[in-house]
Amino acid sequence: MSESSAPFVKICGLKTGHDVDVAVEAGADAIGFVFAPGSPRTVGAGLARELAARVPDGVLTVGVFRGQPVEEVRRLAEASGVRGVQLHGDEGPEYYEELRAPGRTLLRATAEHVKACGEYGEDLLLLDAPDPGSGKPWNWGSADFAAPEGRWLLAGGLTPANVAEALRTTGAWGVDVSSGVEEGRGVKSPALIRAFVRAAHASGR
Ligand SMILES: O=C(O)c1ccccc1NCC(=O)[C@H](O)[C@H](O)COP(=O)(O)O
Repeated sequence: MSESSAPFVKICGLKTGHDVDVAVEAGADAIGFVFAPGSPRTVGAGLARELAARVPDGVLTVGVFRGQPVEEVRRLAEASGVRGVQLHGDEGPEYYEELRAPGRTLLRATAEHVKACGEYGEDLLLLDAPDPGSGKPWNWGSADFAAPEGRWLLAGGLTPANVAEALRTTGAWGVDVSSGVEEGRGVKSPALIRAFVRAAHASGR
C-alpha cells in the first residue's frame, strides 16, 4: 500500500482493460472489481483475473463483496488473484479473522459511525453511503460528523467536482469512487477517472 502523503485513491467497479489502464496511468492507488451479485458492475473471477493481471504491484487490486458466504469470498479472491477484500455486508470480526491471509488487505465498508479503523481486524475502513455504489452522498460535511482514527477512505457520491472539498473537510486518508467516474450506470469514463485522481491529488489534504 502507498505510504505517500497524497490521498489514497481507489477507483471501483472497473470492467474493461482500457479503464484499468487509464486508472493506473492516472495514478490510482487501488482498483476495485465488484463480485457482489446484482450490480451493473459485477464481474466474474475469470474477467477479474485478466484485469488484475494488468495492474502493477504497487497498485492494490480489491474484490468487492456484499453478504456473501466466507467460502465464496475466499474462492473468488483466490481465483481472481485480487490482493484486497472489501466487505459491504454486516459481517462481524470473526468473518475478517477467517479471511485474514498473508499479503491480503481487508477493507471494511460501513455506513455506521465507527470510532477507529481496525475494530473488526480490518486494515482499512471505508465510510460509505447506506446504498453502496449508488452515487448518493451522505452527511460527511455535517458539523456532528466525527472522523474515525486511523486509515479510512471516504466514499459515496464523490465526483471530480467535490472530491477535493470532501478530503479537506473530513481529513480522510483516502477516497473511493465508482458512480462519479461513470458516463452511464456501470460504464466508466476515462476523462472522469483522470479528472477525479487529479482533483484528489490537488486537494492539498
Ligand atoms: O458498485 C456496486 O454496484 C456495489 C454493489 C455492492 C456493494 C458495493 C458496491 N460498490 C462499492 C463501491 O463502488 C465503492 O466502495 C463505493 O460505494 C462507491 O460509491 P459511489 O461512488 O457513490 O458509486
